[in-house]
Amino acid sequence: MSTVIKNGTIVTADLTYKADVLIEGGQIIAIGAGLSGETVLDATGCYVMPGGIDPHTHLEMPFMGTYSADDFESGTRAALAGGTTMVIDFALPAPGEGLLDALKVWDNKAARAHCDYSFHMAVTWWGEQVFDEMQKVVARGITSFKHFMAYKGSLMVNDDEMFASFKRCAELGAVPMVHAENGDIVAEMSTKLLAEGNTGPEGHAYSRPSQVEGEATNRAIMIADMAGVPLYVVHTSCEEAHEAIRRAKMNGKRVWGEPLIQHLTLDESEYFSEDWDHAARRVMSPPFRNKKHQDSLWAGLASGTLSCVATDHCAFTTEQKRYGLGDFTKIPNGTGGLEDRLPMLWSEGVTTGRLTMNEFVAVTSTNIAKIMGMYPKKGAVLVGADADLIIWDPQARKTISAKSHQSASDYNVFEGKVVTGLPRYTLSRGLVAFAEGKVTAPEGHGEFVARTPMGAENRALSSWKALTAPRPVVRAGIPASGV
Ligand SMILES: NC(=O)NCCC(=O)O
Ligand SMILES: [Zn+2]
Ligand SMILES: [Zn+2]
Repeated sequence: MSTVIKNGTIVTADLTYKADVLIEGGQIIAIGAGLSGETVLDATGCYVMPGGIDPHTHLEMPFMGTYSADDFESGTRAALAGGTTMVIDFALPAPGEGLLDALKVWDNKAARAHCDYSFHMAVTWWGEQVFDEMQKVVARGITSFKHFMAYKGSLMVNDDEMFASFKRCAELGAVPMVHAENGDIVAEMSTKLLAEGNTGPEGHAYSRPSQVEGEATNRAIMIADMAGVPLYVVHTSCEEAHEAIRRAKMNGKRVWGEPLIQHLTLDESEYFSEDWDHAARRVMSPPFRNKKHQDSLWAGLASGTLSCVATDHCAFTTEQKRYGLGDFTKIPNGTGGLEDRLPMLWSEGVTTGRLTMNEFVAVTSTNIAKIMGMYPKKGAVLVGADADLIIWDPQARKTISAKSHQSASDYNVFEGKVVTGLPRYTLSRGLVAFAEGKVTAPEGHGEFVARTPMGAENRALSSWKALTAPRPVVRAGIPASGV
């Protein structure tokens, strides 16, 4: 059964051109003029782009005494409705739990996915078992390991643990990732703020100033450099963190920064709302920032010093957020965005001229597929690539609302935003997965995507490390052993 997309303009990370796309067996089999197939999808007036890849989601995540409200069913349904055809979720072992045991739990959860998925593995503690199992995790095609530098007392790892894990990543060709906030300082500031009567959601923002993120980002970059491994920094939200990434890149380090659509488009004023629910619903880490930081993130995307746009989709209901009434440290951290990432980025990025269409594709799909070891299977419009595609109508408009969204959450942090640019069709491995406002891919359609370990970047770094490794100076008449 073949499908042809006709009359559209293909937009990739580097090219824009008119051509038809022919799909069979879930893959693109031809690109060119005058193609025909059994099913015809009309893309008149539309752009044909690689489906979005969200590299950062937390679906059905156990966190802060509860579970995030969207599971793989509702979360991936939301993804497809917004033009995202793949998510990478975080498998999260409880401290002391084995990585492979955690993976079994995530395999079960993900069986309900409507779209393709992969996992990152979180390193929440350190020991021989973790060291050994990291290899088995990589052999399963999970080639990235996340480290929380915050959430002291639960998920946080210390520098020595991070250094050990980064070195292991270097050996395995895996990408270490960090949630970069100084967890010790956040904990101390939170205690002080609570003692001074700052108990509301705004206390969350006060407890996590941009300095805690800038410091941790720089520390993680230096630790990665000493371990001889690239680094992926999740939810980069501020100029200080961006500056550290920029500087590292200018010094030849391979570091990637990932702003979230929330940080790009929503600001800290949300926390000062007199409506407690409104403010608490927006509590996430790092918190929303001011315009100076937002401008820095946009500039980073345009200039290439920041590489990917994600959501960190970790939705909670209002009822869950109310666990933190009277104590902001108990408000579950996280916001949603899976359905809204692409329309919001298009509206506030492409239609405003901050990003080109090609940059849009790069930061929502292609760069992510490359960094995460699955290009060109994903993130490409090329013969042989999976037909994960969006037929994007740049004129289509809607007002974002919790009344019509797919998420299980009872609110939407983008409520009331008018977006221009929406998918007319979303295709997942050739299947029409979203059309005419409805998700049509069945539950369980999603498949696990095994990823390959880092090739070029890790090899380049290890060659450079070997070349510049400490070695004794050979001196005539002085034995190397010192005897
Ligand atoms: N970001 C956030 O507040 N919640 C999800 C967990 C994390 O990524 O830190
Ligand atoms: Zn995080
Ligand atoms: Zn996260």
